[in-house]
Amino acid sequence: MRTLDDLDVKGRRVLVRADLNVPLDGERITDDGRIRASVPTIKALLDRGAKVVVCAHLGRPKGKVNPEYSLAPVAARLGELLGQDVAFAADVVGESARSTVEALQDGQVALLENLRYEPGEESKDDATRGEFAARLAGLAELYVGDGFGAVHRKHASVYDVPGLLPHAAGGLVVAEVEVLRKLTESPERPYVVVLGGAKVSDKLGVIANLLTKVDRLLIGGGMAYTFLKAQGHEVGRSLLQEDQLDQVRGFLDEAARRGVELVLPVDVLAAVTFAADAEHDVVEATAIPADREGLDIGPRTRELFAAKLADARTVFWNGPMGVFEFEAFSGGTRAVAEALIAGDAFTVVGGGDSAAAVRKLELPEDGFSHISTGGGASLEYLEGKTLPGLAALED
Ligand SMILES: Nc1ncnc2c1ncn2[C@@H]1O[C@H](COP(=O)(O)OP(=O)(O)OP(=O)(O)O)[C@@H](O)[C@H]1O
Ligand SMILES: O=C(O)[C@H](O)COP(=O)(O)O
Repeated sequence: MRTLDDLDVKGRRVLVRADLNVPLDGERITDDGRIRASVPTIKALLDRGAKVVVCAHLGRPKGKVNPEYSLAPVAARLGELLGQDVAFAADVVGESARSTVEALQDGQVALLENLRYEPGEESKDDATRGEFAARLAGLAELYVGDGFGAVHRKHASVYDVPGLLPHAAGGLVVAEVEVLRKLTESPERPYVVVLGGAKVSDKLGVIANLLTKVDRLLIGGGMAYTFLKAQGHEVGRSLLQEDQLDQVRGFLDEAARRGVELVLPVDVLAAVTFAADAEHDVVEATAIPADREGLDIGPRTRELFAAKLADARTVFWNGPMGVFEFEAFSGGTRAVAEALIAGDAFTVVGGGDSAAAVRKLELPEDGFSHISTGGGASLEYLEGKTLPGLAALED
């Protein structure tokens, strides 16, 4: 992959695809980790006299304008971190984007509105995506791919635009790939992957492949309930991917056949409702009451997971063990993080919310070997897949 050093950016308009998908509480950014991680590349381009046009997505507005997902608060925070104004375009490729970009002087930066307001960004139809990509590419002369967290998406801004403009990988993408490559080459064993979080349907798919690579797979968070249900247990109103139960039964069989230890929760915190102050009890993972939802792993599971991490030499962790945003349901996530910090394995934590959890729980970031900005992206990289956003940056 070409890097920033291979591009002559002075006086030129450079489109930077960043991952600025940060957690928000209304308009308040609750963790700015991904914005901070994007700053060095943007700053390097500005210092070299480029006119920088940043584009990114926020959440999943599904091709429609929805003010809840506006990047405006992100523009303000990016400006604070850069120490200079960030011009914010009120649309993605419309009149506002064009005039904002045209007004840029060398060393100035603009942020476009949420890419996912445009149906072309995520379209499965190549022509529709290509048409939007051409409009986006028309705003700039060069392209820099730096949104590591989104490189697994075959989206216009990630996959198609680099085909239309001279391009390079940004420093964040280069650094992330370098660390993750270590995990794919010859990980020291035992190699343990811990999976949790809420993007269950997305991430169940990676398990088939991971079973061929790891020694142990610990499953917590919203991911666990589809496994418990597949084993025939009641999971009440917990997060569940009904349509993937057969696939999950296949994973359970495959793990047994391969001798991969697949470790599931033995107890959970079952709440009456999804709320910070929800009434809840510790229940057996095999007997969640029908009117309850599991919002965290229970105390025996915390101990079990810590024991299964104690002798690990390599660990990749994606996805919180519970709804860590609510104090009462953050214990499982804290326990896994503390077990990783206590051990001496090579530890990589990946994902927007997983990294945010480490910071929210005030755990030392240097307790981990690497904190990646990509969750789904890292997992798919570890599977050994060709990721669209990386393939597009190769020559
Ligand atoms: N039992 C659960 N029920 C519902 N939500 C859960 C549960 N456990 C964890 N979560 C939620 O999972 C979310 C994070 O999941 P997600 O899969 O997005 O992880 P991530 O680290 O952000 O990875 P990525 O970068 O791929 O998005 C958190 O907001 C957390 O509240
Ligand atoms: O949060 C992430 O993992 C990335 O920003 C990608 O978001 P997505 O899962 O909505 O494509």
